[in-house]
Amino acid sequence: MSQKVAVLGTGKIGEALLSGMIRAGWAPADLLVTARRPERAEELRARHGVSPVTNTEAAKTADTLILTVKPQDMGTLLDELAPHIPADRLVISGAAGIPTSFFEERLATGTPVVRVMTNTPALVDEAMSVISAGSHATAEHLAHAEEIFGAVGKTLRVPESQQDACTALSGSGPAYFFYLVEAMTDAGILLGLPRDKAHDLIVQSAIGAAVMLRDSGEHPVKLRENVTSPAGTTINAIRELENHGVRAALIAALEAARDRSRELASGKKD
Ligand SMILES: NC(=O)C1=CN([C@@H]2O[C@H](COP(=O)(O)OP(=O)(O)OC[C@H]3O[C@@H](n4cnc5c(N)ncnc54)[C@H](OP(=O)(O)O)[C@@H]3O)[C@@H](O)[C@H]2O)C=CC1
Ligand SMILES: O=C(O)[C@@H]1CCC=N1
Repeated sequence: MSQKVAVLGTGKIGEALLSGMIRAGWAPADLLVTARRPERAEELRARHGVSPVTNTEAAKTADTLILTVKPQDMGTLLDELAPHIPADRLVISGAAGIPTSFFEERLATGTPVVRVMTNTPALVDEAMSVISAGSHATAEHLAHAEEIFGAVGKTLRVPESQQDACTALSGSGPAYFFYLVEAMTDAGILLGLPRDKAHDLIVQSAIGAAVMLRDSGEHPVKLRENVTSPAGTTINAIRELENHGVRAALIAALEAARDRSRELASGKKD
């Protein structure tokens, strides 16, 4: 018998995961989706050939439920789902901040819960998904979560105590790189290049640097030193980055993201 997987609250992350699972060979007939708005449900059916169902129907019929609503909407969704999810079903949360204990307190006793923090490169099968077990999740449940999220990129198991830090690093991580590209493209314009050329130069440099970071086996410091010629151009740029406290700003930025993830756990909405 086929295993049914439901994605509940299929927005940006839910759809990225869904599309990756289909690319990886999951049959659309085994995938259920839920959405808050009927037009969104129809959009998902048209794009992916999956069946939109109600949250209650998904709770009753899916073997694995993946909850991808915003952290602020999770309590309401769980209130609706909890009476209908049998305790032998796997519940996976994709939400920032919310601990597995939040789910365990609201679901039938013994329900296995796995917490996953993925990121938007799931859209191109280059996600980084960080996976932690709740107190009733077994090795088999973790392996199942890895199989699902492995469809859209890499997975890594961490203790749940590290999830907020991972959210700051890889969950939000792509945004920092997009921000850097945007800022560097602006710099290109200041230096007199047309926007499209500046964009292409920066994006290809980012791709080249990312592949080197992944494949060369070299430390990032060594890779940067290799670009930085004595009395050359790069060291002048690095001096300005240091003068403007960019390293300290990045450390503070990620600390702030980690802190916000912790706040979301405590139910703080704004
Ligand atoms: N965006 C990112 O980069 C990442 C996000 N996450 C996490 O993923 C989760 C989703 O984020 P994201 O995809 O960006 O957000 P989206 O707002 O795009 O997706 C959430 C979806 O849930 C729907 N929804 C809300 N309540 C219900 C409900 N009761 N029943 C059915 N559907 C519902 C929303 O409907 P409507 O369209 O009507 O609002 C929306 O489509 C968050 O918890 C976030 O922390 C994790 C990693 C990265
Ligand atoms: O900004 C957010 O809260 C979500 C979680 C990680 C990335 N985006």
